[in-house]
Amino acid sequence: MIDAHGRTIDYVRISVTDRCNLRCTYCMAEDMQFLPRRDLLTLEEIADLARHLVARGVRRIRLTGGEPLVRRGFAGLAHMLGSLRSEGLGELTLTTNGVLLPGMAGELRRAGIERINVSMDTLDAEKFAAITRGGNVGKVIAGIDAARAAGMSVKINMVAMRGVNDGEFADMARWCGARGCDLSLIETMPLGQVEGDRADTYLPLAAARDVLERELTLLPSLHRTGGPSRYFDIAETGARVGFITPLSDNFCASCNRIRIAATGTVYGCLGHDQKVELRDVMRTGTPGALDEALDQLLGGKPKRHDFDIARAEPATARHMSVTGG
Ligand SMILES: Nc1nc2c(ncn2[C@@H]2O[C@H](COP(=O)(O)OP(=O)(O)OP(=O)(O)O)[C@@H](O)[C@H]2O)c(=O)[nH]1
Ligand SMILES: C[S@@+](CC[C@H](N)C(=O)[O-])C[C@H]1O[C@@H](n2cnc3c(N)ncnc32)[C@H](O)[C@@H]1O
Ligand code: SF4
Ligand code: SF4
Repeated sequence: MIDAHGRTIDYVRISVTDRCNLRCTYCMAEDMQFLPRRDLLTLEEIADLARHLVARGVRRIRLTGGEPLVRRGFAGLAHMLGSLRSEGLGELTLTTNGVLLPGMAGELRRAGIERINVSMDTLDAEKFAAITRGGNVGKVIAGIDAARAAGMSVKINMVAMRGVNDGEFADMARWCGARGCDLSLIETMPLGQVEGDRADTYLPLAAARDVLERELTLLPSLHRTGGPSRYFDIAETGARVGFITPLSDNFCASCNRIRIAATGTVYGCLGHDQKVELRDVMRTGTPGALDEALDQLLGGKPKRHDFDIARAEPATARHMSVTGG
């Protein structure tokens, strides 16, 4: 699939639910209106859509949410998607808050998920509870350990927040290194209305890199995933740190992805509302109609986001939890 700007789209992020067992302050408002279950694609429909996309050249699928592991039957979906490797899928990955991994990691690894990203913004139990509005960091750590024990590669996602976790970057990098995990630092993006002003905690990652380099040696790395992180090897730990810089160093020129919400709405860009509804097309249309809908999306895919952290209004009213990042 090629978009209107000549970019090859071979990476699809699929959100399987907008619900979550945490309420991170930068992602969700305290009170969220979740979708009624009847509006969701069934797991079989998600698998059918994924098969169609693989036939159209998609090589990477990332499962996300909300919290993907709270969707009933998730492991079964992972098995259905894992089997698409024989049809050309290169990689099936997962982004999760990790809380439910202890009971599921082994099954997910058997389904073919070899690499996961687990979100953990701090190692401090009190701070974690505050950021997630009630989460228990011990459960996340148990989830990370379960994933490592099941043989998965784990990368930790840490949203960098000034005045919140900016004193912990080096400690987190060392903690990750000791567990054989990479780390991605992420700039806060203005999506969806939340309590408080994201501009107050926004931290451009050049500042985070400076802080890290006071204690650790960062060596430029050629390592790349399908995602936007730019990596450095950390000489002292043997693991990597990546920087995801949508605001301070835009990476849209190399965009390779689209995202599907749990309802079957497909979005051309994380930062825009441009979308096409696939659910009814799948239920009542022909495969040709599905291709037409996808082509319409690709034809209108925005060139780039226009996030502006200083603006009071977010770039879109849609919360990050609708598309899963
Ligand atoms: N602006 C923007 N941010 C993205 C995009 N893809 C992922 N992100 C952000 O990157 C952060 C990490 O997302 P993950 O779900 O862990 O995925 P990833 O880091 O791209 O995944 P890999 O590189 O495959 O490990 C989240 O905050 C996402 O919102 C994108 O296309 N545009
Ligand atoms: C929306 S979550 C969905 C998957 C899962 N619940 C998790 O937290 O990993 C995906 C990623 O988006 C990140 N995220 C959420 N809101 C964000 C925001 N406003 N800006 C930047 N990243 C955000 C999270 O930290 C997480 O790493
Ligand atoms: S970032 Fe993930 S864990 Fe946190 S509220 Fe959003 S969906 Fe839930
Ligand atoms: S912000 Fe939009 S155009 Fe830019 S990389 Fe993300 S999805 Fe692609």
